[in-house]
Amino acid sequence: MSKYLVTGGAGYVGSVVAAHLLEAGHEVTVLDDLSTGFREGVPAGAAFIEGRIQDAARHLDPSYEAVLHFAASSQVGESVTNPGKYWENNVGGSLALLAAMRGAGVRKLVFSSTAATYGEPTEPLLTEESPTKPTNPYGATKLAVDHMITGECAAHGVAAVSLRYFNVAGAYKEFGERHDPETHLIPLVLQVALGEREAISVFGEDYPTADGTCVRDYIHVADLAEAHLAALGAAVPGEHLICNLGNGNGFSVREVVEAVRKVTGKDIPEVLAPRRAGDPAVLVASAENARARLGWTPSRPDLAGIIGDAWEFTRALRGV
Ligand SMILES: NC(=O)c1ccc[n+]([C@@H]2O[C@H](COP(=O)([O-])OP(=O)(O)OC[C@H]3O[C@@H](n4cnc5c(N)ncnc54)[C@H](O)[C@@H]3O)[C@@H](O)[C@H]2O)c1
Ligand SMILES: O=c1ccn([C@@H]2O[C@H](COP(=O)(O)OP(=O)(O)O[C@H]3O[C@H](CO)[C@H](O)[C@H](O)[C@H]3O)[C@@H](O)[C@H]2O)c(=O)[nH]1
Repeated sequence: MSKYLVTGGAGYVGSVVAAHLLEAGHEVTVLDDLSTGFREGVPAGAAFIEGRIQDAARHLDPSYEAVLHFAASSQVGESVTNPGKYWENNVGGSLALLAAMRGAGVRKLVFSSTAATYGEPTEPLLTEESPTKPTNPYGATKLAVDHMITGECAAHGVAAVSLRYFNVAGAYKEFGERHDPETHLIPLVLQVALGEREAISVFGEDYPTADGTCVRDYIHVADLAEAHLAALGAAVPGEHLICNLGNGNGFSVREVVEAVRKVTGKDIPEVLAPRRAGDPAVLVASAENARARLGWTPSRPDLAGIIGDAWEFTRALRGV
């Protein structure tokens, strides 16, 4: 049994990973400022500190085996209109967290990186060697943190793994996606299915894809959680390992909307809207490195299954 600090553990992905750590018998402390997370998202059994990663030095001590770092601002659109917030919170916050780890002698880190570090792909499947040219400030700040971590590993022998998530979706037990405002496609389409929105806006149909809408690789949040536990075991002192996490299959916006119609049995009206700034046309992962280095294989790749779990979570949350 080990003790872990989970930053951002009141948020979507962090809460699911914290629940998995507790189920594996570990001790978990969540550090979260509740800026986008929820107190109820912190799993029972985890200690909770309401605070910012910028102040992590107050909370870290040598009893922690590792930090799992989810806390961030993570809306692509907002990062385009308010980039300063992203540099301050994601880069400034991570810099303070790394300094706190150094001060406390905590030498293992798993970081939530993103497919947005790559930008517009030059090849069908993105590998960790693909060029990193982010198309929005959110991706740029996450890439900057990745570079920061590489230096920390080389200089101070930290064992770190950056997991580059593609599009996280689905739910696990009572933990799921409940951002406010919601910007992610699947929860928005589910809101239409519930009658809470009139229609789903399709952001552009003139992309160079089969149906003209953007293609993404949707990965189940529970598969993602399993990769974090594997990363804790695979981290090597002095090395910064970077792994993409996706299924290797792309689905277009229209395919996702159609899949939600099938899963929910509801009519889902669509309206065409302009392209969203900073959106690449296609983002699909090669997860070969995660397979090879973490021994990780996603076991829930079916899009209908991912949507079905999100649907069940959303209805339970609304009590319908
Ligand atoms: N959801 C996705 O599709 C996706 C894809 C790629 C990467 N990521 C990354 O995964 C991580 C988790 O994403 P999520 O969807 O769970 O987001 P989320 O907004 O649900 O969770 C982030 C949590 O961090 C907290 N937080 C933010 N800034 C903080 C700070 N300075 N100090 C303390 N707590 C702070 C928030 O209150 C929230 O609980 C983020 O780093 C995000 O960039 C998410
Ligand atoms: O109402 C909507 C919402 C989204 N989309 C489209 O659906 C696709 C998926 O959009 P999401 O907002 O669900 O996800 P993103 O691909 O923009 O972003 C996700 O993946 C990124 C990596 O590319 C980041 O990591 C980010 O944190 C994570 O949310 C995009 O093409 C978007 O344009 C719509 O058409 N209508």
